[in-house]
Amino acid sequence: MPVIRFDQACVRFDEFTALEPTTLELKEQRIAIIGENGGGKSTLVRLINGLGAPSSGRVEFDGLDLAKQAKQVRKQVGFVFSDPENQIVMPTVADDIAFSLRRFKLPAEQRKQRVQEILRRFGLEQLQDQSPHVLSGGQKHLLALAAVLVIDPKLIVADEPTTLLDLRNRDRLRQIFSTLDQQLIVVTHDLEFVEDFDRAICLHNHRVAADGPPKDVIAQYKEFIGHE
Ligand SMILES: Nc1ncnc2c1ncn2[C@@H]1O[C@H](COP(=O)(O)OP(=O)(O)OP(=O)(O)O)[C@@H](O)[C@H]1O
Repeated sequence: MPVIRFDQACVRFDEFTALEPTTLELKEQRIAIIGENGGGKSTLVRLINGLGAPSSGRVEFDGLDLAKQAKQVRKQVGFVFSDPENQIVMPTVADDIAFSLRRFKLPAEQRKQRVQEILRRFGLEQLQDQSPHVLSGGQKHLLALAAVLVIDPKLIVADEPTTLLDLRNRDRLRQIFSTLDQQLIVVTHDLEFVEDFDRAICLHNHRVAADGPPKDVIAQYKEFIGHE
């Protein structure tokens, strides 16, 4: 698994601190980031592929310093945003997935095969010639994930991937995630979804307030917010 290191990484917007100085080493396969709204979860994960920069401190992905080598890191890290609309770039579902492969000089036949394989895995074959913009919110989310997975990244970061999914697609996603060989970091409020992950980190008041096995961290999170 890749190793992600945060060394006193801190994010400030003027006087406001979105993430207090944070030191972490992430090397487990499946890691959940949970916690209150506005606690700093998205801010933290955006540092991993250089979408955000620390105001002070450092972040490294597998020995690569994000401040200097973000481009190299982005080739290895797939990021799925909470609003999948941001990721749609092509006129059809199949083309949108194929677009992710543009940097990999694959023969056309092989590219087509990879796209078909991933369409099948995500149950999107029937929709492949549709415009992505007519898909439902949940289907768009699956498409965004498919477009990330098709490049076979070393790490997948997903920011609230289950928010728009119905039960069937949530189960499908759970199943897909459980069969992935890659490292996975998921920001979520869906606590049940990450119960069996290898590690959970709870951000509270813009700092890591709990870190460990998901069951323990979820229990601590509930205590922080006074949830019965
Ligand atoms: N570009 C920005 N400028 C100013 N403040 C920002 C910016 N980005 C984030 N923030 C603030 O930083 C804080 C942390 O935001 P973040 O999106 O990381 O929270 P979160 O834990 O992901 O929340 P949620 O569960 O609601 O998605 C919030 O108060 C947010 O308003």
